[in-house]
Amino acid sequence: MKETLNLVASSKSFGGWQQRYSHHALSVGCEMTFSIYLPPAAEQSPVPVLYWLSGLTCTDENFVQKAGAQRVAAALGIAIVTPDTSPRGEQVPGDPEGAWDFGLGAGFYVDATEEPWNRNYRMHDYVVNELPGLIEAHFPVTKNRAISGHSMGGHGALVCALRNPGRYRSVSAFSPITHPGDCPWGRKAFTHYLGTDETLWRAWDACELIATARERLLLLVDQGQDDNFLVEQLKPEALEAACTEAGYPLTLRRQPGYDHSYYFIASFIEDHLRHHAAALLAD
Ligand SMILES: N[C@@H](CCC(=O)N[C@@H](CSC=O)C(=O)NCC(=O)O)C(=O)O
Repeated sequence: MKETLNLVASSKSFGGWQQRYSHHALSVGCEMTFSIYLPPAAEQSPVPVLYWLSGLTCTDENFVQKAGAQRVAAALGIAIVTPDTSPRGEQVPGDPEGAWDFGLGAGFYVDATEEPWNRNYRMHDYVVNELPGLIEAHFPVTKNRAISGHSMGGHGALVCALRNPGRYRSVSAFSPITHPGDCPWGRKAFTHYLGTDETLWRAWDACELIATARERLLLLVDQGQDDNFLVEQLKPEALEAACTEAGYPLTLRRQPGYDHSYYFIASFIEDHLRHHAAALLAD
């Protein structure tokens, strides 16, 4: 039996539909909300799907409202699904001090193993398994999937692709947290979600996973050179070194003058959509 989806909002956009749904998610044990853009081509035949993972403090709506992706997605015939960035609800624990870089809005796309986080913070399972199953059961889409994201979501996109060979046809990221085991945001999150044994963190860190990757997807990364988080949190040079060492195909574009914001994402989202379309629409 299909899980129930509740339509929250629906607006016509570039001939397609930008919609928002809520549903009860088994993997994270709470009500979740996601957005989906369905291009006009979906009214004729099933279309491939790009999953977009957003960053710290975001909901499913930041990308939808700020990235300006609908025009090109409509032209290319690609659906875009944007999940929330963490479980939500009164029963879901957040950062004890109310910080914005952990807990609510900061699920880090891992499957937590530590109490109390392991009850709800299973965002990897949600994004990789439950949500695509739901999307493919309810909407006119194919099983051709791509994944991208920003910052914490860039880390999430890289890790989802690297941990699940065969599941995605392409991957890209904007300003990803490349090496969460070696930056303050990642170390705080991993300590809480995964515990203090840092050897267990490697399975959730792109720079570690690249070394043993069984699949070689062309990886496109854009990084603003005037990003406030560049040096302390993002460390593109660590990803570059890991890819060079492993012979993994990376196109890392350092973009002068751009910061960490959605103005940066909006400036280059078309390139990423075309990068994904090349893989998603190939036979
Ligand atoms: N609230 C913080 C800023 C948080 C922030 O910059 N979030 C980024 C993602 S950071 C890495 O994951 C973001 O995407 N914000 C949403 C947006 O719409 O810009 C602060 O006050 O500094």
